[in-house]
Amino acid sequence: METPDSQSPLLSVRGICKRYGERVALQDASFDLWPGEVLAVVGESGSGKSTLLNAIAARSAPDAGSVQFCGRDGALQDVFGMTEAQQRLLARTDWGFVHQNAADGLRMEVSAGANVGERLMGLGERHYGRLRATAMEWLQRVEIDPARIDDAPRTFSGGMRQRLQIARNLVTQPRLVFMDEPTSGLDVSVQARLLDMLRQLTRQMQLAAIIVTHDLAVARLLAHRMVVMQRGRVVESGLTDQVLDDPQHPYTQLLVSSVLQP
Ligand SMILES: Nc1ncnc2c1ncn2[C@@H]1O[C@H](COP(=O)(O)OP(=O)(O)OP(=O)(O)O)[C@@H](O)[C@H]1O
Repeated sequence: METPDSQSPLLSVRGICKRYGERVALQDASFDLWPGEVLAVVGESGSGKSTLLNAIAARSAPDAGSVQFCGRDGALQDVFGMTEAQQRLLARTDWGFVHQNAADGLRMEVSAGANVGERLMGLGERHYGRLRATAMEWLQRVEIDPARIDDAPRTFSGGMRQRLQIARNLVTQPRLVFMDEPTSGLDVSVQARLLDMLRQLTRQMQLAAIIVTHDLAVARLLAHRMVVMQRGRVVESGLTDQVLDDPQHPYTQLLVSSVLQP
């Protein structure tokens, strides 16, 4: 897979540190993300992947570090320097966040259509017919029967819920989506279908994404580049195929070889 060309990073992450009491969860994590690029963050359980994602997405404040986001006007925005209201606006317009557990990212008791339409309403769309038509269109795009538009997601299967969560996030045409283990916990065949869909959507929409996964196969399939984390540090980063085919750091070598063993 080729990395998309662009002049300046969409997101620059520098020196992120986070402690929980005495425990250091993140130490000096830095990387750039380019427009339209999919970046996988991999590492074993407890290596700090989710902490990093939540810090970058301004969902929990780090102890140190900075995140700069390049807005649609080309101006760099200092994410941690924003007010909470500005961060919330960014989170529901140019950014999306797909949770591992779809119930954390959906409103389980309201209809699928309302779940998809909510972010559009947040941007000022009030026309019922247009909201419903867009919700229908997005249900189709994520392969949910539009006849289910008035059903609540609690009546959906795990795979459908996850696809609905994706539609809810993508309806505002964000430029960056954060995903925390978006396919884990699903059956293998459901996972494969979801991965295929994510791959198509990220390409069609030229969407940049940061995907936390412990599954190197997910990284291989979706990501242009990857960063490998061990005990809160980024120990290796590079093009996905290069890192997986020729890992340089002993920890990455161990991760790759443990997957290859029968
Ligand atoms: N709220 C919290 N309070 C205290 N310690 C935490 C908290 N959240 C995470 N940690 C600790 O921070 C470290 C990094 O956790 P994190 O959840 O980021 O890892 P991870 O790589 O995402 O793991 P997993 O793949 O299991 O989700 C771990 O040692 C974890 O125990």
